[in-house]
Amino acid sequence: MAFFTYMNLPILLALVPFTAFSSLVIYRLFFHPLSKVPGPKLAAISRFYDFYYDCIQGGKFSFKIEELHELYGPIVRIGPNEVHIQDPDVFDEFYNVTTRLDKDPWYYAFIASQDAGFGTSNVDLHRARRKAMSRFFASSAISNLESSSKEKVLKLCRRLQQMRQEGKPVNLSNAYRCLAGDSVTDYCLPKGFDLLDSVDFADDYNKQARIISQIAVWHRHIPIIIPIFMRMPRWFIEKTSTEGGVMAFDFQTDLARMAETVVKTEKRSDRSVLDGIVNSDAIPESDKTVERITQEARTLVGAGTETTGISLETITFHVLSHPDVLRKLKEELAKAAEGSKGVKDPLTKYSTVQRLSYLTAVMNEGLRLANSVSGRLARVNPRSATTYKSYVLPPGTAISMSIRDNHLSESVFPDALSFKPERWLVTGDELKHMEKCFVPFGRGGRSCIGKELALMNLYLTLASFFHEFDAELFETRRQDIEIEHDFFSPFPSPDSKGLRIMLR
Ligand code: HEM
Repeated sequence: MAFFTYMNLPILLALVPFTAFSSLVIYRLFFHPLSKVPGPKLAAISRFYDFYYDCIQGGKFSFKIEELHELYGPIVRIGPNEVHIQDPDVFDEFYNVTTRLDKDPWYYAFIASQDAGFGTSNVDLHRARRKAMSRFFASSAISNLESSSKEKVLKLCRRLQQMRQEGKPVNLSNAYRCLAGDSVTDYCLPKGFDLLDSVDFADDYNKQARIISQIAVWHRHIPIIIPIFMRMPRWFIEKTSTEGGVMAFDFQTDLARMAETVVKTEKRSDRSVLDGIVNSDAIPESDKTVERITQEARTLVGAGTETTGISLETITFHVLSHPDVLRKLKEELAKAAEGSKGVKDPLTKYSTVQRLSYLTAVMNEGLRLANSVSGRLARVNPRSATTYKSYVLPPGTAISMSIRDNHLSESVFPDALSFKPERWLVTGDELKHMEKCFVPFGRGGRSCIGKELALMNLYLTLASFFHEFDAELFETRRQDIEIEHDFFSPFPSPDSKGLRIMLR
């Protein structure tokens, strides 16, 4: 008998993981509290479903989720412990200041900055970390930044005027990212990047955003990728990686160096957001380490650059593709400039351009289509159960919604894929319903802290650009600026050369 058992030991040992795995599969499919939520069985069993679409296919899970909603309805189980809801009317129920949801730590691990304000999961810890920098992003602080924004917009215009004389096409995607990058780095870091000064509008630098974002999606599933990448010697990266990979590495190293300077400086100023965070009483000393401040730097620069760049490029593309819209916008801008006769650069005055109703409609419509945050906003309520329709989602369930779903909803925005600024020129309930579902900056306690800065940059840049220049698209199609891959930020096909224009 003992001999029989001994001979079968390897088989028995092999059976242990098999039995454990089968039990887990059976549990997740039939006994898990989410087992009644519709969705594909493979997604209910394992995160590999998500991994396949996001890593192997390259940022395609968001589109798969959209397909699943068409098949299963407004709520779908997209992971063993995660549901996705597509229902613009309930967005506010999940994303507000009172429900106190945490960010799902598994999902947000992609930024490798779970101690930055952006990446902090716990709602209370996040509140303190956000408070440490919120005074820098309040409306009053942003109005003090107006002259600095104006200076950057004028610098962009000067560069564009030179290029107009040369008669060469301009890569406006890069130019806009330089403007956005300079605005964020100048304000948040001890020293700005001065990207607008670079000869080719920092073409290589801008490419690294895509590489970092793609690596980040892998990091979510295999959370050692970014630390390994950052611990490698530079020569090794140079030998094994693309130019963009080396730039991504250098960029992260620079941010860490700046954070170290801020933390270790004895007589610190209060000029930059990073300095302000370290000076703040809202957080304990343990939150003022070089590592955590590096994470704040990384997320602030990451969150503020691509988003603003994508929004500017989307709005400009659509305006240039719609001659009627272009004409009306130019008329409104010319009238505003005429009305401020005697004022130098009148369209760089925020209070003037902010009031322009057609420009505002154009911006809303562009932000609706840009969906600069394309990833799902995954939240968890660890404290209590959540109800959606007839489903009770137990505490700890990851619940996510996507801004894209709100903005492309046909019931809220008929003919949703078309660019129609006029849809915003209505009043009453129709406008109220659109505004309720229009969430480019998210909503609630985790909404965009940089919203006011972003809006000021959008208004000033678009007003100056469209007033000053006559431009036409150069070899740019809609797919060159539109999402094909979701790496939390939207990216077009890798072949895209971005938004290119000829200036007249
Ligand atoms: C048009 C431009 C922008 C758009 C559309 C945008 C959109 C968003 C959205 C949707 C979120 C919520 C993300 C989530 O729930 O995971 C967010 C968060 C955030 N954004 Fe922005 N953003 C823009 C510009 C900026 C700028 C200029 C900054 C400034 C540095 C910034 C800094 C942040 C930060 C730090 C967070 C995290 C806030 C927190 O969790 O407390 N963003 N943004």
